[in-house]
Amino acid sequence: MNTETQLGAALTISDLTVDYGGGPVLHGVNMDLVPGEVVALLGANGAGKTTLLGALTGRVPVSDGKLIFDGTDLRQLRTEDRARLGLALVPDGQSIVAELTVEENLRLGALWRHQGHARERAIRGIYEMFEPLERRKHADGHQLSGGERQMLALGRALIAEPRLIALDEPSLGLAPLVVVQIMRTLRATAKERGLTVLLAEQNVTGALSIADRGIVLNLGRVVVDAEASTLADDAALRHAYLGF
Ligand SMILES: Nc1ncnc2c1ncn2[C@@H]1O[C@H](COP(=O)(O)OP(=O)(O)OP(=O)(O)O)[C@@H](O)[C@H]1O
Repeated sequence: MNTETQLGAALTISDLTVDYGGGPVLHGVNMDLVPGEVVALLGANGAGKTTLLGALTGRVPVSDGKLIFDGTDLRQLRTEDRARLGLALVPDGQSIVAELTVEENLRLGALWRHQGHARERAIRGIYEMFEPLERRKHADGHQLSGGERQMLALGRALIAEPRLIALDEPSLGLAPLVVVQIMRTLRATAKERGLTVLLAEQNVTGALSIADRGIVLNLGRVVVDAEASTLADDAALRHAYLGF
């Protein structure tokens, strides 16, 4: 892994509106992420978290608004070009290639970022981050446990050294101990590299335990934007917007 500290990207989302055809599902959403910040994106099923991440990466068409990634207007760019700028998405469902081994998946993730020895070093860096992956490096993707698959999906995104990583429910279906391990590694890596993180989660407690800030979406609108500790400690706020 490149040991140089990288600068995370800033992201400004202004008046973002998305309409799949049946009326808006995001209604003029605004948020600002500063470089190196870990932000939890929270909200009930259907609040619009996946839609927002899709708009960011270009998988979902935007009806209106601006998406500015370190001064660049993302809406002008195709998904691949957004990735080249340093925007990575780890989608819900753990996007790995099931027919390839763990190591082949990592090699694929590193393809255009690292060559030769640097690629091998980068792969070793991921194994240091997620030890279970090294033990399973010759196993095919479809032989992995849910936790190992999630580690691989995250490792595959991180190996390309993104400047902002967006994750869609990385804890979904995983055992609590694995969630803790993945969340801690994510926070440590983000802070070590200065990586900006946008973490969409239903697991509010897990997400707030590693986030600097929490943003709550409700029916396509931002209803809370607060420090993670404030959101975690304020029972009335939690009860009103997060249902517990
Ligand atoms: N491809 C689509 N076509 C039409 N409507 C969609 C599409 N994808 C999502 N929606 C609608 O947009 C709204 C927001 O959905 P979205 O998946 O973004 O929410 P979410 O917060 O990620 O929820 P979950 O936690 O359940 O994944 C929902 O009402 C959903 O039904």
